[in-house]
Amino acid sequence: MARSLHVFAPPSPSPSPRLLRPRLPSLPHHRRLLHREIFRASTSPPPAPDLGPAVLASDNGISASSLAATAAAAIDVDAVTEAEMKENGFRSTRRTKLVCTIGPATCGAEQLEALAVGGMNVARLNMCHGTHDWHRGVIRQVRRLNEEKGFAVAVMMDTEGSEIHMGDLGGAASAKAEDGEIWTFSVRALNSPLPDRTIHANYDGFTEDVRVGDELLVDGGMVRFEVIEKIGPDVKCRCTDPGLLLPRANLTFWRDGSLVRERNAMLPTISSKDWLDIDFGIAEGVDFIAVSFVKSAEVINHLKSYIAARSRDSDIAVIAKIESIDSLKNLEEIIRASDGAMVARGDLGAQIPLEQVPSAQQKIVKLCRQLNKPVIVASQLLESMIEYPTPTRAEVADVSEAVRQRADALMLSGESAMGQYPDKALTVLRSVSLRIERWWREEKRFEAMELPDVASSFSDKISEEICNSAAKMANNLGVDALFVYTQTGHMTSLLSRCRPDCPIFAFTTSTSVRRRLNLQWGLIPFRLSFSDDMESNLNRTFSLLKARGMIQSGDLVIALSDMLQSIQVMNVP
Ligand SMILES: Nc1ncnc2c1ncn2[C@@H]1O[C@H](COP(=O)(O)OP(=O)(O)OP(=O)(O)O)[C@@H](O)[C@H]1O
Ligand SMILES: CC(=O)C(=O)O
Ligand SMILES: [K+]
Ligand SMILES: [Mg+2]
Repeated sequence: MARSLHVFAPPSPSPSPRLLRPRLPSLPHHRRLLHREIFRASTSPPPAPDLGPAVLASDNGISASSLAATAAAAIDVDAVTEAEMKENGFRSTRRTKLVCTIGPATCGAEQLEALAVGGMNVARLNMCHGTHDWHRGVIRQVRRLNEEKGFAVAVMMDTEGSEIHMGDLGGAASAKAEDGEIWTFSVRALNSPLPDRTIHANYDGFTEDVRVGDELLVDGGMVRFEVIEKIGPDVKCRCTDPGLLLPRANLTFWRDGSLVRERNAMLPTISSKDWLDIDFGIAEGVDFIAVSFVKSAEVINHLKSYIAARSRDSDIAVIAKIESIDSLKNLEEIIRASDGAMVARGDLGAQIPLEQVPSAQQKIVKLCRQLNKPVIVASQLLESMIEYPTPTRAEVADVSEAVRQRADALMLSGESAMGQYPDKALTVLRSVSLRIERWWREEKRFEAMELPDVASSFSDKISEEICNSAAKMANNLGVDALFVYTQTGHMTSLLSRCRPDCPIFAFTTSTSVRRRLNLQWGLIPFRLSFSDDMESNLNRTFSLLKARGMIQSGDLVIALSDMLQSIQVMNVP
């Protein structure tokens, strides 16, 4: 069937039979513009506003170090966001944030840069794959691009967890299992090359846990086997649903229509290998650690105190991945304990019936927002784009639904890690987000969700009331932007939680807080040094932003401050 979708970037030439589909127009103009703007933003200093002692240098004869000092003393904003703001006006900046899993298709400097230019806010590294050297290379490359090109891409490490999975197929990229074939799943340490039709299972208790007659699902059902015989460390299985086996694919087994949770349910959430990975992540200064297969709040609390002890002033945020039956059971306490959550639909769909995944997603997204935690919707958003340059209608509808639910972020998995069209997949997420968000503005569809109190102190309660009121005022008055000055980022997330109808300019003194705010809905994070004199902060910010063409005289702004717990409504002078 021919597929086409006109809003997206064009497919690259390919000999596939799908070429019957109509050709799309060439590279959209805005994409080229974006490149040019970024080039400018990253290679020349911003026009110097007539403000502050460090911005007096003239255009000629400035040394690189004084330029850097100028930028540091002035204001830092992600070069991509700045370019988007200049191009489309800041009112239509994208509210939904984008996470890309980095893998062999995207680990090079050029590919990472292309993703950053395409709107990647967070780069995710899955510790199920790759060596520490490989991950270190990617993290450092991302940091280098941030410094050299003015991006603000944050890094998320995702733990392997104690899931049961297959080995790496002895180096083969994949293996085909045909209907009726007999395969052996073994807990033996196998040497490569592996014997024919033999797969290693990483969990020692595997052979004891499974029973003859059980159904074995690879990757939640991409391939199915029936257990026919157990012989010592080997389990013989007959393939009942043929398909492609991929290295380290996830394994679950089912009995009488439900997931079997024997001793594998007792496996630790954070394995000894995960602790080594976490030490590595702390040492490399990742911004987020996403914990796979969380079962209870306890493990989140444990990890958070470990991080606090290991790195005193660390800003590493802990994200709970909701992908198991236990995590659904203990959902509220897990989310309360975490700094955010991920709806990890891949494994979730292997643990609960598929038709329950959408309602679970909706419930998790809503609860996270109520509890003031950012939430990522992940897995198979654009699965077909691993192979094809355009998405299916169903995928576009799924992405739209996640945006419509006002999730903080959308994530690419295999599409960006090992797919053929990582940039195009990212473009689809970006275009669909922008389209739905524009539709809200056109239709004046404000979100008035009942938001429960989350404050734990009277001071927090004041901040919360200020944010709720400010968001409501912003919608009712039709203001152009909310400005929030924050040390910790707390008040910015309270504001983001209200999902107001205008962008939120978040000013923070800390580079790491700025990167972390990248995951939250509607926030445009800036790094800026400021004092507790709001009058002077505002004047300074207005001049800096005006000089860079990001706001104009007359724009209506509501300004909030964390430190002063203040709220002001004013026109940009
Ligand atoms: N660092 C990497 N090296 C090689 N391949 C990778 C890497 N990261 C991801 N991939 C490939 O991309 C696919 C999808 O990646 P992703 O990390 O989203 O897997 P997942 O199975 O959805 O996540 P999880 O393992 O956390 O459940 C993987 O199955 C793997 O083939
Ligand atoms: C992202 C992930 O871990 C999952 O979907 O299973
Ligand atoms: K993982
Ligand atoms: Mg998973």
